Amino acid sequence: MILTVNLNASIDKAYKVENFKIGAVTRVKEVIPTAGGKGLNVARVLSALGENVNVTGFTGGFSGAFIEQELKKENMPFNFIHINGETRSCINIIDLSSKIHTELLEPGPDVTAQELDEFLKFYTKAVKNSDIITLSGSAPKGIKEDIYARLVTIAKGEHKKVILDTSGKYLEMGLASGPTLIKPNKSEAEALLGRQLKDIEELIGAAKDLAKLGPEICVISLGEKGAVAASRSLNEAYWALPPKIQVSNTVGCGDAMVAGFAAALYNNLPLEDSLKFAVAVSAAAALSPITGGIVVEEVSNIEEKVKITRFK
Ligand SMILES: Nc1ncnc2c1ncn2[C@@H]1O[C@H](COP(=O)(O)OP(=O)(O)O)[C@@H](O)[C@H]1O
Ligand SMILES: O=P(O)(O)OC[C@H]1O[C@](O)(COP(=O)(O)O)[C@@H](O)[C@@H]1O
Repeated sequence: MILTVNLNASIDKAYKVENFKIGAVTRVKEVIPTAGGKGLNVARVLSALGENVNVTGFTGGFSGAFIEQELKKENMPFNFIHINGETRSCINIIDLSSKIHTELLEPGPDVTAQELDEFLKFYTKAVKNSDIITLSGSAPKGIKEDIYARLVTIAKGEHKKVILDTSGKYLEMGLASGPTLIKPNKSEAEALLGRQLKDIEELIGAAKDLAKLGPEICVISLGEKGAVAASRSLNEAYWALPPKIQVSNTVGCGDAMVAGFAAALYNNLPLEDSLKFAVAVSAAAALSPITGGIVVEEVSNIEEKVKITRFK
């Protein structure tokens, strides 16, 4: 069983527009709303890959009810703590003319100390019945920046493997508590290390440096250039490059990559195979027009074409 934590759920709205201009009125041609937030996208991809999954976090108000209704339609098991605040929306403006995507991410509702306590009690119990835990995304207002450090510590206390995919202070504090794997993208890695990463050699060096700060494995995702990975214990590092694909929607690709690594950890794959699989899963997510969706039939085709380079 894989437990995916989605503290800051969201209705992800993909707005398809033509010639989007800042400062002008734009009429939206098509709206695609999905039950989202990073942890939920991870769960959806894991489920498509045939893994047993349960999602937890907070939901509230009409948006929270919409999310739960959508998850029921998908037969996705969930246990959300219900809060007084209203679950947020995140907007992805897809300009069909320029092919440029622009994301607007709301901060999320207020969570009270009592609601957080209720979640921590549920999480502590659920961790015991899970093999792998994924912790993804930002946290709603009212939750301190050490939240992921606390959640990682609880999971490690039960000797469970835990993936942390967040950013800023949440990541900085969370990585020091020693998660199994972190997955910053290039700009998140640059922000963490306070330096620009110009080429693959520098990115490999960065993954090694980040792995020294707490996690066993550091993966830095690089969009169409794939991802680099370094492990602290095995002293090995890899770059996996996916083939060129027909991109449809890249929002949620990072979440699909986390799902790929969670499935790989569950199946005890070596790092090189895990990276190859996770890159193929995330590239297959870029093929799907649905935010957080995946064209699962394409995973093995893509995996055969992923090019791996090994570094010392
Ligand atoms: N255009 C693309 N072509 C192929 N694979 C992609 C593309 N964009 C993203 N991916 C895959 O998705 C992964 C995560 O994407 P990335 O944009 O780096 O992360 P995030 O969504 O977290 O910012 C990449 O490492 C890559 O494997
Ligand atoms: O929790 P955060 O960091 O605010 O991010 C929320 C957004 O991230 C997403 O999960 C997409 O993330 P990725 O593109 O990084 O995979 C959206 O579905 C959601 O709107």
